[in-house]
Amino acid sequence: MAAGAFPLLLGLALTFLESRRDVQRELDATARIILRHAENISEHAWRTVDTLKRLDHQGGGCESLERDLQRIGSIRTYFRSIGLTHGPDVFCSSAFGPMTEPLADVIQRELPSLGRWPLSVAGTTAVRERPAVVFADLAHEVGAYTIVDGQYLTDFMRAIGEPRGYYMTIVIGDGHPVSQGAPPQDTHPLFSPLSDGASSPRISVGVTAPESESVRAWWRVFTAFLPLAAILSALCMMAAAYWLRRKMSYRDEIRRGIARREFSVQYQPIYDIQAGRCGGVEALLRWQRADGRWERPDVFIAAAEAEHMIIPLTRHLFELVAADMAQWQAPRGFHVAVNVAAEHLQGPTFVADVRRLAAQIATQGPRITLELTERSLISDRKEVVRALQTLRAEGVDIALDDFGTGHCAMSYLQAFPLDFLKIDRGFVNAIESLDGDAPVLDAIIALSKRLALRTVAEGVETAIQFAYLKRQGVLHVQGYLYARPMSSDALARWLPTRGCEPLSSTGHLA
Ligand SMILES: Nc1nc2c(ncn2[C@@H]2O[C@@H]3COP(=O)(O)O[C@H]4[C@@H](O)[C@H](n5cnc6c(=O)[nH]c(N)nc65)O[C@@H]4COP(=O)(O)O[C@H]3[C@H]2O)c(=O)[nH]1
Repeated sequence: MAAGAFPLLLGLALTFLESRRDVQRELDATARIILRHAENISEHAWRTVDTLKRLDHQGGGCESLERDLQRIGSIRTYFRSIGLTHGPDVFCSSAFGPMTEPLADVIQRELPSLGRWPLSVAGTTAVRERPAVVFADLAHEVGAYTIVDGQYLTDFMRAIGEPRGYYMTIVIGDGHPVSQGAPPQDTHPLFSPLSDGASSPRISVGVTAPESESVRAWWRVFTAFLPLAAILSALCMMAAAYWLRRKMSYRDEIRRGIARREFSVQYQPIYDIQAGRCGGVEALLRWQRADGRWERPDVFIAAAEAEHMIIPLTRHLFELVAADMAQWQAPRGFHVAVNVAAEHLQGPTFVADVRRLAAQIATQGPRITLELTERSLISDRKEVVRALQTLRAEGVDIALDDFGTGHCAMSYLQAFPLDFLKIDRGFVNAIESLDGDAPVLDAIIALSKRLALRTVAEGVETAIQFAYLKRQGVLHVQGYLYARPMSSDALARWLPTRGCEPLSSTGHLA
């Protein structure tokens, strides 16, 4: 369920962000369109002002110009009135004819200055309740002005922004805002109103979208995403179910494999160079499925570790080893090495589990060697050291496996009670000839001598490797040169015959 909800929640968040961007883009586009429209009107108004200033003022009075003003005012769109001025005073208007009235009174506010300026105003004397925009070019001699009715701007804004509930304003010069729509209230915790704007040197436009617009945009984007979210949810749920089934089934399969006795143990002999005979074996777990397939040990061991099945599996290994050992006679001082995983080593049953194995094989007399990897020693040092010391005191040997491949190996050598150091086959592979150089291997051997640890070289495959290791004072070798892992029955036959023979320096059993 949680896996299925994930794409939906992610979709909610992403579509929310996308819809906010959408609204912002629309606001930006709307602000630009309004600005463009205001600029068009403004250009038109300035052209008219220039035309008025070019009229023939020879007579100096309004009478000769009044008709021209009325004609221009009526054939050109947008204008509430147009007029001519002397300094700051209107002396001729298209609406009232000859007059003498300060322009400031007409537009009901102070004039910015003489000269050329546009200004949005709340109203004029003729139409007080409706905003307007004044475009004036005032001079000490004759000047001119046009008054554009604000309705042209508000109508345009309504047409473009009303369907979305936008609140829009245009401010021209430092004038009064010409607005359309109701200012949005910020009450929603998620969808606060969004704003955008556009401006040119004298005109600035602001557009604000209400919360409802954000909600609407989000719903639109989300419903478009919904089919994809449904498919993703279904896929996630299927993947999670598959993963759970695999996880459950692998755990179940190991459990079933134990119950059906699909696991067995192979034993790989370890050669004792000083004694000139087999000194012990490493127990290696094997899994043959009911259909005959063999699982690779590195794969199923890693899976058992990952799925917390390694402890029951190792206990099962101990039982199999105990049962196998009852079938063959091991010589005195013979070692049986078993691999122990970190989880088991750090678990509360570890000491008891090893003691049980020791008790089961006590009559056959071999020593148990626990093979630990550097990885398994990483945490819980004190507990692990205590457990190992307890078992060591009871006759169990401790080997550090795959030495040199993990982390912090050097500190482990001092911190943990160890008897054997197993040199990883990677270092053994480095031996190419008897006279050649294997500096890391030599250093490991020298180090283990200094620490009074017995060495076991793993993965010895050639006579040259064997001779080199023997010359360097390595005490035990394990590898295909001496013997491959074999079944318990094969080992029972092998031990009294080949197991008692020395390995010659040519790598052949005598
Ligand atoms: N190329 C080459 N390989 C050689 C040679 N001699 C021995 N080997 C292989 O090297 C591995 C030695 O075991 P490991 O280092 O403990 O490495 C073991 C060990 O870490 C783990 N493993 C096996 N059985 C158990 C078990 O019962 N419990 C736990 N925890 N791990 C196990 O699986 C790993 C792989 O086991 P295997 O496949 O049996 O592989 C074995 C063995 O078959 C050689 O001359 N050349």
